[in-house]
Parts: sequence; structure tokens; C-alpha cells
Amino acid sequence: MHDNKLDNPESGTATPRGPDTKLDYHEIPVIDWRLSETDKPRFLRELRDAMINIGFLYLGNHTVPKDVIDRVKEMAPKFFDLPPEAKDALDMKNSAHFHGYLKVDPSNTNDTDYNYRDIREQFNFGGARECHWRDGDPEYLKLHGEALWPPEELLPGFRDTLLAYYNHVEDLSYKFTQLVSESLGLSPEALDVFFDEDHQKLQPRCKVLRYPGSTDGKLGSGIGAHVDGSFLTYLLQVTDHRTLEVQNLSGDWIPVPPKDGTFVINLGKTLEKVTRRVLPATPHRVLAPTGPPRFSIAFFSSVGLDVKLAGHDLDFPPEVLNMKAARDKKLGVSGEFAFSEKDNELSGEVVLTRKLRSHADVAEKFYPKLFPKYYPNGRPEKPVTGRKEFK
Ligand SMILES: O=C(O)CCC(=O)C(=O)O
Ligand SMILES: [Fe+2]
Repeated sequence: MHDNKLDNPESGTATPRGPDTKLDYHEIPVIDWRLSETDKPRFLRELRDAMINIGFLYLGNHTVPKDVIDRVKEMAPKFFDLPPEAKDALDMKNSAHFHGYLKVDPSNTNDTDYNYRDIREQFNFGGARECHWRDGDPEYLKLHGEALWPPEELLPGFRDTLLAYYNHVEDLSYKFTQLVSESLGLSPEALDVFFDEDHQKLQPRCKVLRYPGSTDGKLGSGIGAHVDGSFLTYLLQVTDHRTLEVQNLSGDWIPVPPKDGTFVINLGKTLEKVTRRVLPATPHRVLAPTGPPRFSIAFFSSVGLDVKLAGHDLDFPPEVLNMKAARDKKLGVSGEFAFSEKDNELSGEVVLTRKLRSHADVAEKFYPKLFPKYYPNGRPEKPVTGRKEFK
């Protein structure tokens, strides 16, 4: 999912950038998870500063075991070597739950201001959650469901390896969210109102991404400037490319080279909204590599499907509100925040709408009741690009 600040009116993130400020960082901080046990006040201070003033961080010494990371780095890229017919069988158009394979689509042209083209393939999956939707239930309950996996004999160990990775990152995401909450002067559980107790109504999502590289000499884009729609994004850079870039608050693009043993974490639009922009979603992009393909794995955490983003007011202490106000002042932006109408809708409805708009083929096959609403003239000839979609 992407909320492209350049072409999506929903994003509102084309924040006017001020002149040189102290927020003009050129490096992304590394936050050491171990400090959360050995020196929690320092950990929370560093986390708060990174979250409010930067919006990107590396998380080092985290809880996902090294062997789980090593295995997923080795295994995940193999998906793309499957024969085309095996990948086609797993195409997202075969999944009611928007899992599966999306191939490079040369018509996926956007970001016209930058003259970029997005060029990447992806394998989308989620945890082993059963679909509980039954006739008469809200359609958004179909968002939950098993991913599409390659047959075991074609890629032995693939499903288990990716699910093991997924489960570890999901677990980390809940722990990390509690620390984010504490760093903002709230109780560890304060953000839990956006989740459900047993986490069964959440559907974090994961993508394995392959950026094949530009071959035509044109300025290529793996993925153009965008902010994520997620709550928080946990990114594992599998290869050594230095083509991920984030935009600092002054508008400069800063490289985020891979660092062994870390995740890159960035803030998504959902977290921006529920914190009323105390934590701003952060623009980033991936340039097309010129040599061998780049691989990465992105995990997007999410809120419960029956949560309304506008439904809860977090009670931030004055020092946090002051940090936000100081940031906004330096940037010369208004501190005002207003929810949009759809922030009063159930998150499941909003997410489903975005996905149906991005994937007409899934809409037609699996959501026949909703299809005419979004496609009154039938299925468009050219696929709508995935860039307008939120995770
Ligand atoms: O591949 C990456 O490093 C970043 C991917 C990304 O930003 C996204 O899929 O939203
Ligand atoms: Fe992203």
C-alpha cells in the first residue's frame, strides 16, 4: 500500500519543508533494543526523539533470532526463480485475501513529477489465519485468510521459513509498540485500544520484494516517493544495495544502507492519524538498482479491522506535545490536525475499499456484491497501479 504524497490526495503529506533546521538529519539513528532492558530511560528517550523528529530508525539487537533472519534471507528470494506458471498460479487474482504474487507491470507508471517508473515484483503473505467470513458477514472479514503458498515440493521449507520469520516479527511488533507508547509518556498498553486483545482481528501483512533493476538507461524507480499506510513498517534489507532512501524533514533524500542485525523501522499513516501527527508518517523511496536485483522483506503492522482511527484520543503529556510543537514550528507547518470522514469508518472497510480499488480482478472474482460499486463500467482494461493501495 502506498499513499503517494505526489499523486494521492488522501496523503496530505506533502508537508512544506522549512529551511535548514536541527531536524535536518543526514543519518538514521540506531536504537539498541538491549537498552530497553539495561537502561530503559535512555532507550525511551532515544526512541521518542527518533519517532517524533525523524520518523525512521534502525532497531539493533532485536528479538528476532539471527538464524531466523539468515534463513529467510536465503529462502525468500528463491520464490522469484519459480517457473512462470508456478508464479502465475499464485497470482493475487486467485486470493480473496489479497495475498500472492504481483508481477512487474510495465504499465505501472507514476510519480510523473520525478519521471519514475515503479519496477518490482512481490510475493504478499500473512500469518496462518483462517477466514471466518460467512454469508451475511461484513465483506471486510474476507481480508483475513490463508496466504497462497507454492507447493512444498517446488520450494521445500519456503512456507515454514517465511511463517517463522513472520511470527517473530509480529511478536516483536507488539512489544515494540508498547515501548513506543511508553516513549510518548503513555502507559505501555495505551495503544492497545487500536488492537484487539488476542490480536485475531489484526492482519499484519508481509511482502517479499524483488527489484530487478533498470536496463533501459532511464531514471528508474523501484518504488517512488510514498508513505506507508501501515501502523509501523519493519523492513529487512536482504541484499547490500544502498538504494533505499528516506526524506528528512527538510526535504533531502538520505540513503539508508543495510546494517547487519537491524530492522529499518518507519512510521505509517495509521500511526500518524491515531497520534494526531505527534508521529508523522515518513516519505521514502527505493531507486532501481543497476546491477543484480535487490531483495527486501517488508512487514506492515496494522490496527484491528473493527477499529475507527478517529475513535480514541490519546492523552499525551505536555513534554511530548511540546516536542511536537517545536518540530512543527521549526518546519513552519501548522500543528493543526483534522481527521477525515473515513477515519470514522471501520478500518476494515477503509482497507478493503483501497484494496478493491487497486485490484479489480480480485474485486470481480471474490467481491461480486461490491464490484459494481467500484467498477460501474466493468473491469478496467489496464490494471490500476498498486501504488495507491495501502498495506
Ligand atoms: O524495499 C524496500 O526497501 C522498501 C519497500 C517499501 O517502502 C514499501 O513496500 O512500502
Ligand atoms: Fe514503503
